[in-house]
Amino acid sequence: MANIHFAINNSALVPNSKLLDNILNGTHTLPILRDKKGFLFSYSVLEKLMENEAKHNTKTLTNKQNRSIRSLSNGEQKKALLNYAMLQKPAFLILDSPFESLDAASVISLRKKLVQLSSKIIFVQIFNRKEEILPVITHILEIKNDKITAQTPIENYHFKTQNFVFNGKIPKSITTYKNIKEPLIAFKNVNVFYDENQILNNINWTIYKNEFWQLIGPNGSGKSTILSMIYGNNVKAYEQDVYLFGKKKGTGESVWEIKRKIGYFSPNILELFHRKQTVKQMILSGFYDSVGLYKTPSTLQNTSANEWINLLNLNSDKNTAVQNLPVAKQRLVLIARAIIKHPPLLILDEPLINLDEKGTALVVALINKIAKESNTTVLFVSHRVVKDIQPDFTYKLSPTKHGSVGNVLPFIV
Ligand SMILES: Nc1ncnc2c1ncn2[C@@H]1O[C@H](COP(=O)(O)OP(=O)(O)OP(=O)(O)O)[C@@H](O)[C@H]1O
Repeated sequence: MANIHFAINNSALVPNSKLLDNILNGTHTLPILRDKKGFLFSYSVLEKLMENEAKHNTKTLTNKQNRSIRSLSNGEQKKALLNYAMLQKPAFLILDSPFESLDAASVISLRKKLVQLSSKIIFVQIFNRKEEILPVITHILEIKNDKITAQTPIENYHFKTQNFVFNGKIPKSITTYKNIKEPLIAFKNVNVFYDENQILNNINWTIYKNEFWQLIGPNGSGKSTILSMIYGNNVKAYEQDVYLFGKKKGTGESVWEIKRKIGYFSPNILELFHRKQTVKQMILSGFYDSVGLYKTPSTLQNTSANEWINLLNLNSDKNTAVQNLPVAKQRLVLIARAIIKHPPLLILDEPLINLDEKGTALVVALINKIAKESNTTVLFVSHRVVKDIQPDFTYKLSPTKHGSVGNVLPFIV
């Protein structure tokens, strides 16, 4: 007999929701899962297992392989977690955004595996976008105040489609950058190896002022490696012809000087902030590139932060801790933090991960707006094609046996 399977819209969950814990420990109103053993298939569980592996030098998830779980691609990590989960013989699996950060090929492979398992186990899938929902899902769980209030057969569930526009212009720059040399970034015949594995194969890529680029490539194709050569301290950059703001990396400018000219966003950035920051403090900290606000901002800086808050419709959240906001609003705030100084280069590393359709529409609208209305060069990085993003160019990484090759596509893919 076909199983019943459930899905929950991630946007129905409150910040710091306890719902998934409660489903696991039996504090819920779903009779079919009562007194049954569950397993949480989530990024946070994967992260904990990886930490334990690293700490105790064990191989819980990859006991048949020699490689540590950290060195595997996102797709391989999720497969390993699924195998591990099934060994625990649970009666149900909570799949918390299982396809997030996976490229198309890894999504297909994981979907197939889950569909195969669906006759043996009950799923509770947390989804962000309608197209992620597994074909075997039969009911959507309605949530109110962190509790399950109803089960709607999926054919009766009303999915909302979203479009969004921010009213008003983005606030003007109050920071000046002198003598920014072009090209902003140049990779010349760049080859990167980790041990004997070639990761990047002869990368040639030049980025100029005021361009809007999308960097796209499947899991493990080398996107993070490229970003770490630009923004981070990846030693591979010093061995290669990588030029930032007209200078060869490693010949003069310190990492700090380079970072001053770059605004950076990654979904993980919030984890660096150990103390709670209000929306306004967080946006203002972008002027100082600091993790927290330790200086008294000028009147001009205060005005600029207020203008961003206004544009993003966050007035009523101004004094709320960013950590307590829904994830889409957190993204808006962190992107505003990264752009507030109007740096020559803005790097947005996977800003759409874990967002539902409404959240995606909000963040996409903001990114397109920044690219259009500012003189900042935008580098948007994504493992999947995002249909509404409007870059001028796409740099696509395609894996081969000898590392990824790169191609410039002069159109949206
Ligand atoms: N420090 C390292 N040591 C060994 N291998 C590494 C190291 N860093 C990255 N790799 C390998 O390099 C390849 C490219 O990884 P990278 O993280 O740059 O890809 P990505 O495109 O960002 O992937 P994802 O979309 O999964 O984040 C992967 O096969 C990865 O396992």
